[in-house]
Amino acid sequence: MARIDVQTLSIAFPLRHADTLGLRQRPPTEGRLTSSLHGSLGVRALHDISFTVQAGERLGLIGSNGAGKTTLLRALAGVYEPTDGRVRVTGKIGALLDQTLGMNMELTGRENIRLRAMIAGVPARQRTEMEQDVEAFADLGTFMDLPVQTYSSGMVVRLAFGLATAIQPHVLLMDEWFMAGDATFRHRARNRLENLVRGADILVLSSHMADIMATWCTRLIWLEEGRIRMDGPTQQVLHAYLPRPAPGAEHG
Ligand SMILES: Nc1ncnc2c1ncn2[C@@H]1O[C@H](COP(=O)(O)OP(=O)(O)OP(=O)(O)O)[C@@H](O)[C@H]1O
Repeated sequence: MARIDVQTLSIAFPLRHADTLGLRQRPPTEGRLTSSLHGSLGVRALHDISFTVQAGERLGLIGSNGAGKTTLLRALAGVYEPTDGRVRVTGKIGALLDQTLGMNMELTGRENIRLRAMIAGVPARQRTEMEQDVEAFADLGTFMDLPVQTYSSGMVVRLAFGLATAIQPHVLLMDEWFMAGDATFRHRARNRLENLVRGADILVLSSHMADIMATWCTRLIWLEEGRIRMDGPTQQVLHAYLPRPAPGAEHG
């Protein structure tokens, strides 16, 4: 059964040039700065985060720029190691985070599909099916057999999206850029994404868009400066998070 268990998670990024930036003179715990990284100065991205997610839950992460949403998604995906605390994810993870995550730019589109299928342990008899599925979705024509580094950014997005949605995960981690793109792409991607979300036991989605959160999520965690400000049902958290119109503003 899929499950996410995060306990007292903290993540800090070391600041390698703190001296040149003149940061040594400032108090080590000022704002997001921390000195906990073996005595060196760092930026605290997440601090003392604890929560669990059960199968069936659709969790949204909201918060302003720099609140820690992407860092938390990457920690769940195993891209970042905790500085403190621990992250345990049970179930096969599908990560729709960075477009090029896990893609080799020197290989062709087709080689990348085969590589992804092998890494994900797709049985040999299903690999051709997966290759055809991603090829049809990405619609790259002859570029499918050219190195990915020759692609336009839109072509990379199509291949990345096709690849990331080709294997049904138990736990789906998704950054909002997967909802972006031009109207044609969104239309083509929509069904694929909806099927993937429907098939996953757990969804964790980061977005700034309240309407997306209201549509896709059953629960929201509101992050602020790397800490949990609020955790609860979507409507309750959105009500607290969204700015209210000033009194009388609606009358002009
Ligand atoms: N690789 C890094 N090195 C140093 N600091 C980082 C790094 N990645 C993130 N940070 C810092 O960690 C904090 C959290 O960043 P994060 O990208 O997780 O926020 P976010 O909520 O996703 O923001 P946004 O909505 O702008 O994408 C920020 O203060 C950011 O500057």
